[in-house]
Amino acid sequence: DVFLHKQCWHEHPLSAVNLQCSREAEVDHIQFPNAAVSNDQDTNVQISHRPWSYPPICTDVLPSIGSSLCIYTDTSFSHGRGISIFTTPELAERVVLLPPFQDSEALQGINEFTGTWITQEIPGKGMGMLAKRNLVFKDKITAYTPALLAYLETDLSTAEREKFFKLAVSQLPEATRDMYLGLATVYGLPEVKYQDVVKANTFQMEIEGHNHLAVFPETSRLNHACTPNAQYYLDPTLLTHFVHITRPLKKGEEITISYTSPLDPTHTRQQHLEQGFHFRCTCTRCTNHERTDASLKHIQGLQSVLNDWSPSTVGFPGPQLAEELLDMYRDEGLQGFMDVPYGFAALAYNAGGDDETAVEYAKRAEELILLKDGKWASNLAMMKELLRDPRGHWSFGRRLG
Ligand SMILES: C[S@@+](CC[C@H](N)C(=O)[O-])C[C@H]1O[C@@H](n2cnc3c(N)ncnc32)[C@H](O)[C@@H]1O
Repeated sequence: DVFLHKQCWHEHPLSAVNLQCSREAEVDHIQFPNAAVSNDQDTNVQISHRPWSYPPICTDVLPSIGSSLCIYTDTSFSHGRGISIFTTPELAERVVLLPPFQDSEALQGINEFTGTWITQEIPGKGMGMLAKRNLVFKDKITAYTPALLAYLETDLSTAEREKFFKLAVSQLPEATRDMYLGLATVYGLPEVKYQDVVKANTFQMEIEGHNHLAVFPETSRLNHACTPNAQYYLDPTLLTHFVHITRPLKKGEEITISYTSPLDPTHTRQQHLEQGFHFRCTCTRCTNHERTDASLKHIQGLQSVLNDWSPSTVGFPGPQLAEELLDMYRDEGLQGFMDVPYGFAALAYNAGGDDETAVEYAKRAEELILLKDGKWASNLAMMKELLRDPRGHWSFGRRLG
């Protein structure tokens, strides 16, 4: 079932921190370059350099991790933007080997204003991000590194975690610290302010298989829509969160992402938004929930039919059903998730022996996967395989009688 949307939501069991997470495809692919390293005699670990501006302050050893967590702040990171990382000493040594710490060119075009957006108060939503000019498919909106990156643990008490988050943020350069402190909160309780900002604004970034919470201050102004016009992915090697446009929009229109899977039934979407972010979504998809949920059921039905490759589907009108699926995604305002129906269309056309149309759809699927899941996505490898040799692909002519 390779094309079906991946669940992208986790809940933090203890501190009521909800994660607007990266998708499976974006994580567990972190790769560390083979940087030249020297042996540090004192700690007996491999260290290339220590960029940390402050001596790390650490917790006790946390039982579930088997390590302490320490605050590593680099105030000169990315031309003085700074970054604070609350993680294990072992992971900190690995993070330092990543390109943003090693190569002055690695963050070119990142942490720079793209000129595509402005922020403004939006009635009923707090601040939001609006298009500064007309925008089209693939326009880059934001590309930023986090101000705070914190290991996702459940050992610390809320009060202890707050102390460490506060210290991590207070060590950042003033401009970055002020941006963090100006972000939206969910509870509005001063005693848990630093975690409250995390709750309202976090994404999940995986570092060597370990989940970390990441707060990207500029990107945080993007509000939610169940018909989003932008998509995001995280690049763990660049420690960067990217947002691109997936549907054209006019100057002044609000740029939105989805905080929850827009392919989930309305009740599930609303539950996530209410529990995670304490707001009730009043978009037309949520308001017309009966129509929306019927469409979603129909989408699921079409997808499972198209995903049936048993011999009984020979002679089956795959392309026609794939076109119907594409129309349904468009009607639902889910252009940013159309890599799925494009992928089905590519396979359906190829199965009917029309490799030219199959290639067209595979290219569109590929473009969207890159905006939505990044270059690590397994669906991308599948589309590339089809594009390399459509006629040699397993799907070619598969449903011809
Ligand atoms: C990541 S922040 C988005 C930016 C935020 N509006 C601000 O003022 O900084 C998430 C918070 O924005 C608000 N929000 C986001 N999308 C919304 C929507 N569609 N309707 C109402 N409030 C929304 C909620 O309060 C949510 O907890």
